[in-house]
This record gives sequence, structure tokens and C-alpha cells, in this order.
Amino acid sequence: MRVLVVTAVAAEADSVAAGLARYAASGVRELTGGYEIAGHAQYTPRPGSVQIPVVDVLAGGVGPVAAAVATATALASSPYDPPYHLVISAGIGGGFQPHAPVGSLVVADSIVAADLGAQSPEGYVPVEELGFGRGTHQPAAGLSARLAEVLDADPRIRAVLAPVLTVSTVTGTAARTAELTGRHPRAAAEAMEGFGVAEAAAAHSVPCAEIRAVSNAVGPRDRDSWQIGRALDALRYAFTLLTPVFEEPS
Ligand SMILES: O=C(O)c1cccc(C(=O)CC[C@H]2O[C@@H](n3cnc4c(=O)[nH]cnc43)[C@H](O)[C@@H]2O)c1
Repeated sequence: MRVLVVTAVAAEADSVAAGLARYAASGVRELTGGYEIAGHAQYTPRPGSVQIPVVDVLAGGVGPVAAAVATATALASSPYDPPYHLVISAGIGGGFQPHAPVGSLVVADSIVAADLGAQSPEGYVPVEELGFGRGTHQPAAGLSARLAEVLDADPRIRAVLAPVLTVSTVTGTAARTAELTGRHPRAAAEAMEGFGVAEAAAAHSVPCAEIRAVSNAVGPRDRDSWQIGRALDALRYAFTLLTPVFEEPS
């Protein structure tokens, strides 16, 4: 299976690549389309496995637009058909409490563009109701459930399968938190790239997933409380666990 992992920043890509490196048999790939390929691993298959999975890790920038452009560029420049078998949006994120405490992981069972719509005196109108396309992507259900299952089975981490919101502005007030949880009561995390990655993947007919390691609680802004190191470590550890899934028949 060929997998493309898209993060926002290099620190996240480094964590993913470090998690993968435990299994890596060969080095780092060259830049693609001006975007940073942080790591590339070609794995030694487990005994009995017939596929050699390849995972590329791409730091595509912050926000849904940068993420979509980077992902689409990577997919369009792949020499393979299909370009990849799976695209994963991965990185740190804010966790909605009590669903996703700091240090836990969230695997998306839906990827929701939470601010793609219109305000009105009666409240928020999602993009579907405006008649302009979609605001939600459903990741491959079996695959996302499997990723969450593998993560949650490990006693060192906690993982949930739940909606992940994509926002262009990090939530920073109690009022905005209440608005989002009112509209998306099951949401466990928010981040800024998932929907962009999912749009690009869908344009290339490639399945998509999203995995977030929680660095902070969604709520009134308190940047000093963000535990980025802890989340990056959880992200790295998650990818040490996920590689066997990439070797399973798709
Ligand atoms: O300062 C650092 O060392 C550092 C290391 C890694 C990542 C960062 C970022 O700031 C990444 C921005 C990235 O984080 C996501 N994120 C994290 N928490 C939230 C949130 O509460 N709401 C929305 N997004 C969040 C987001 O995907 C950004 O792209 C810094």
C-alpha cells in the first residue's frame, strides 16, 4: 500500500517520520512540487506479506487551502496509478472535552468543514444548505475504525473514533466552543487541515483518513497551556503502531 501522510508543519512531519522510521529500510525522498517531503520509508514486509508499503510524509502548510494545494500537488505528481492507496491528514489538534483529553488521539469518522457556510440572524447555514457542494467527507469507514481499534488497543494511549472539525480560525472563546459543540455534539477534535486534504484526495478518488494527537483543550485561548511536545510524542507513537495496518490487504 502506498500512503501519503500530510501534516501542517515540519515538527509534525518529523514525529510521523520518526514513528515510521522504526520499520524503515530506506531513506528520504526528494522534494515534490516545491513542497517538503519530510520523510519516506520503504518497509520490509512482515513474513507472509506480499505488499511493500511505502509511506511519504509531507509538511503541506497550515490551514485547509495550503493542505489541499500540497495534497493535490503530491497526488498529481505521483508516477503511480492510483497515486496513493490512502491519504492521511495527521498532526496535533484541539480536543473537545471530555471526549479527547490532552495526549489522546482522535481518528476521524467524519471530516467536517465547520466554518464553510454562512452566518445568518437565525444561525449558521452549512454549505450544503446554501447549495454549494459539501462540507463533510466520510473517511473509509472500515479503515478508520481499524486505525482507531489498533491505537486504542495499546495500553499506553487512548484513542477515540469521532468527527474531527476543520476550522480556519482556532477556537478561542467559550461562546465559539459552545456553538461548535452545539452543532457537532460528537466532535472530539478540531484542527485546520483535514477537510482540505480530504477534498484533494476525493478529487483523485483516493480514500482519506484523519488522525489528530490532542495538544490542547478547545476553549478560551490559553496558548501557554498547549502541550505540543506531548502531542507530538503521541503522534510519533501512534505511527509506530499503525504500520501493520498499511500492510493489510486494502
Ligand atoms: O510551536 C511549535 O513547536 C509547534 C509544533 C508543532 C505544531 C505547531 C502548530 O501550531 C501547528 C498548527 C496546527 O495545529 C493544529 N491545531 C492544534 N490545536 C488546534 C486547535 O485547538 N484548533 C485548531 N487547530 C489546532 C492545526 O491543525 C494547525 O495547523 C506548533
